[in-house]
Amino acid sequence: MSSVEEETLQRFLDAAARGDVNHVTTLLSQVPLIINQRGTNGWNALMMAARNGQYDVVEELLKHGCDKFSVNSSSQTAHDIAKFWGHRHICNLLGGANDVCQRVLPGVDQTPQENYFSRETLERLSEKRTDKSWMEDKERDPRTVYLLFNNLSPMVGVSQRDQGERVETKLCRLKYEDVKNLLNKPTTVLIFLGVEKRKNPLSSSTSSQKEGTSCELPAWFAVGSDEDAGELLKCCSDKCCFLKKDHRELLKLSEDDAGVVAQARSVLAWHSRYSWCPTCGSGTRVEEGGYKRSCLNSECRSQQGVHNTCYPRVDPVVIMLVIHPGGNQCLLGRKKIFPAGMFSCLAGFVEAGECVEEAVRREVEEESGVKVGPVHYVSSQPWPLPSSLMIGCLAVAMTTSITVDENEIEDAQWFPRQQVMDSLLRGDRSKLSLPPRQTIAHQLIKHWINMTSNL
Ligand SMILES: NC(=O)C1=CN([C@@H]2O[C@H](COP(=O)(O)OP(=O)(O)OC[C@H]3O[C@@H](n4cnc5c(N)ncnc54)[C@H](OP(=O)(O)O)[C@@H]3O)[C@@H](O)[C@H]2O)C=CC1
Ligand SMILES: [Mg+2]
Ligand SMILES: [Mg+2]
Ligand SMILES: [Mg+2]
Ligand SMILES: [Zn+2]
Repeated sequence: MSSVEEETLQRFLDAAARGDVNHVTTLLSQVPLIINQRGTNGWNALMMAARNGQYDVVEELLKHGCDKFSVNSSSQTAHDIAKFWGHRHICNLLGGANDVCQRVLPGVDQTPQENYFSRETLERLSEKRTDKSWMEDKERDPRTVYLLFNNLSPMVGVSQRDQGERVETKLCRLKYEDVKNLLNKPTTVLIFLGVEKRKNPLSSSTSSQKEGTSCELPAWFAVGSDEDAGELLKCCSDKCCFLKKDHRELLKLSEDDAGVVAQARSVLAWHSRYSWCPTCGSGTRVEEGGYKRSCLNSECRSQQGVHNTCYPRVDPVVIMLVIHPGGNQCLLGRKKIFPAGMFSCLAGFVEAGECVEEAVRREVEEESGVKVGPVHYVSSQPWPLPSSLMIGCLAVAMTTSITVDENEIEDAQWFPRQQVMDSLLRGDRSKLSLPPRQTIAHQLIKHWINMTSNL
């Protein structure tokens, strides 16, 4: 950035902070790209306005389409900042809470909570999965996007951004011509992911007719192959590779790409584990755009009644931040495999015939010996490793003494709120380090800190 550009950005951020709407609008008309740019402290104009309670500026920036999910170096959105500093009217504006929601669900926190892997950029169009001729047309359509996976790792291109400062991992978008030979191979699995979402989902039926129906929008497919990675890379002419197996690599994708990968990887992982019928052991046939495997044995019990083994499986996992009865400490644990100094929320698989609240109470008691009372659901996160659905909760402890189950975790401790805040907001990891912002564990901890900020 040149010094003139830097100076303009600084003037823009200052105007946002002091509530000078006219100056903000003028600079936006001269340099539209400035809207999401961040200053040396990592804050953009929306964050500056949110910090200083500048309602009109926030409204103006939203009108110009600023990115309200952008985060500063402490992983705070403008909404988090407004909430922390007690500007409730700005929280409502950023949260998009409208009168209808307030009236229908009074008292419910309307904060939009978007977790990594949760963004839906495609419309799944599940009703089209059984329409064979539509599906075949889409497969051959030159506008169709194919994502290639080798042993569950997506093919990505690595591009330099921000004058070489930041490296972005981006999914390779292939065309029919690139993958058509691969599609003919018997071991290839093809999954229909959906079609691109209409630009304006709320447009009236007349204008949507002008835009065409959803069925005409470009389709996306995932292609799974376990063939030699080097051979598969030849499908793409750009510089690309398959992501390394380490799950942290998946956290480097953009929010949009992560959402698509969550869907594709989970379904592909199911195919790789369910090649044979789990009921009778016969071979299976892939149907419904990759969303069903039917048994080839006509006598098989899976042909009658409800048989969930034919559809991709999802494992529910509860993940909870347990709060001390005093209200000012939370319970965090660490597994042996965590990096040194890192603690996270306790978590565990929901067992058969168990509700979410009981799963929270059982897992907390098993792993830490702490007894839990009330449990409150906060938000959820698809976790495609291989196919969990993380159900995020806050829970109130009824007892405080800790007995660690050493088979599952290495340590569990009560952490004072101030220490958690120092790590989360000030980046002080000397006493405690927390999981990255892409995990729902991080988001639950942040949620608690925001809830209990002294407003
Ligand atoms: N996004 C996030 O923020 C976080 C995500 N997670 C994810 O949540 C998941 C569960 O957390 P974790 O604490 O390990 O769970 P648990 O505390 O339930 O312990 C896991 C162990 O339970 C056994 N188990 C019971 N049911 C199942 C099942 N349906 N599938 C697999 N294993 C089962 C396995 O034992 P055995 O191997 O001996 O058979 C497994 O090693 C993990 O996959 C983890 O990646 C966890 C924390 C944070
Ligand atoms: Mg457990
Ligand atoms: Mg556990
Ligand atoms: Mg368990
Ligand atoms: Zn069968």
